[in-house]
Amino acid sequence: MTTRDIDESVSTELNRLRESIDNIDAAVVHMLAERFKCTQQVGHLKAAHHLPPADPAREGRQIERLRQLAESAHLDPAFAEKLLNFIVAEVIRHHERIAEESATNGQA
Ligand SMILES: O=C(O)C(=O)C[C@]1(C(=O)O)C=C[C@@H](O)C=C1
Repeated sequence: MTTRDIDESVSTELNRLRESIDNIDAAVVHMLAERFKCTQQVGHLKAAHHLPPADPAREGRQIERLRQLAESAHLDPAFAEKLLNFIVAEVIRHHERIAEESATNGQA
């Protein structure tokens, strides 16, 4: 096997792995888009009923559950918690904007 053959087999393997990574990234984006569709509806429901954008008790339960799922999937639980917090912070910003718009326009 020449150096060029080794390089080719490495780049073939790298490309194969990157195709899977691209598929997984696409799935993550689609799943996040679906999650945000749900949370937008929650935002409108909360605004219509004057409920606060954030629910720390619910977040506590979600974090506990995700940490356990992460552990059984051999994923760092601290990473799973940070990821959820990052997503939820964005959702809360959306909820706040919906509540502001609803207060201004009188609709949720
Ligand atoms: O379940 C809710 O009450 C939501 O608003 C959704 C959500 C989430 O993104 O999962 C966002 C904000 C809350 O603090 C808790 C959870």
